[in-house]
Amino acid sequence: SSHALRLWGSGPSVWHKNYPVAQGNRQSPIDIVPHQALHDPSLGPVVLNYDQCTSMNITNNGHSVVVQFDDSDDRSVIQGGPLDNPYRLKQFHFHWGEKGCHGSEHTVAGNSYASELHLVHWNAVKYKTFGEAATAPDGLAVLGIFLETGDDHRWLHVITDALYMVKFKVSTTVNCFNPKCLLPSSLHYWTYLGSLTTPPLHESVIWIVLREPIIVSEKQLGKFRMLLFTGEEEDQRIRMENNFRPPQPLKGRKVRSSI
Ligand SMILES: NS(=O)(=O)c1cc(F)ccc1F
Ligand SMILES: [Zn+2]
Repeated sequence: SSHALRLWGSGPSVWHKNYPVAQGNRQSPIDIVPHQALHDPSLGPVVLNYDQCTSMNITNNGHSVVVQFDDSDDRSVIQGGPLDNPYRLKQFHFHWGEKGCHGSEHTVAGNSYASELHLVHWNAVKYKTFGEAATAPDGLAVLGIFLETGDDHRWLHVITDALYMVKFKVSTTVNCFNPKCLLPSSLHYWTYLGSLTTPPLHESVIWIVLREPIIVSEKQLGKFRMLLFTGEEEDQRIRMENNFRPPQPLKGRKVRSSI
């Protein structure tokens, strides 16, 4: 929408003009340096209890493709790890580049992955709505999963085969998609306090980034790149790619590892 484009301007380097928190002390993403992460033995495993049928629709919202969930109860939650409460699954979405060598938001020792999946959850124990949680320091928990190119991912097809239906900024139904099928085999993670990576950049996210990437094919990734930022009615056809924010200053934060 032109409103968002005006506020978001020409990208991350100008966001601070409309969103001064962009230069805050807990901004995301960051570069994760494994050897500098603190192994914290008190960090338990992350537990994902996702119900089979809470997915609702897939939407091209003009800056990513988002699968929304019914978050009216605690059927699909993440808990454990660094979290004091269960956090309700609200949506998941992706960030990607125009080529395989860039696209993830977090980097690991300076290395980018081709894409990054974000599973967004909110603290429905302490806050009444997602909107309220999104402005609270412990309001959101986002599980980040890196995507690396290689063989076909058999379950990601459910999403990538639906993308042609949301080429423009529209929405279509997706029923009974359980994102548990998008997890890697190991749930070892890094965790730190950060923010949303797109405006309004609220500093409300407990980040849990999995160390092990999932493998998807170049063909599957290519289907993300044919999405458009623009709507069908607009004459320009701007391909949706490079929708990732670069790493932000750590500002003294500690990254802990479960590993
Ligand atoms: N990329 S993100 O997971 O930090 C994110 C999640 C939201 F729900 C809204 C905005 C965001 F930027
Ligand atoms: Zn994201």
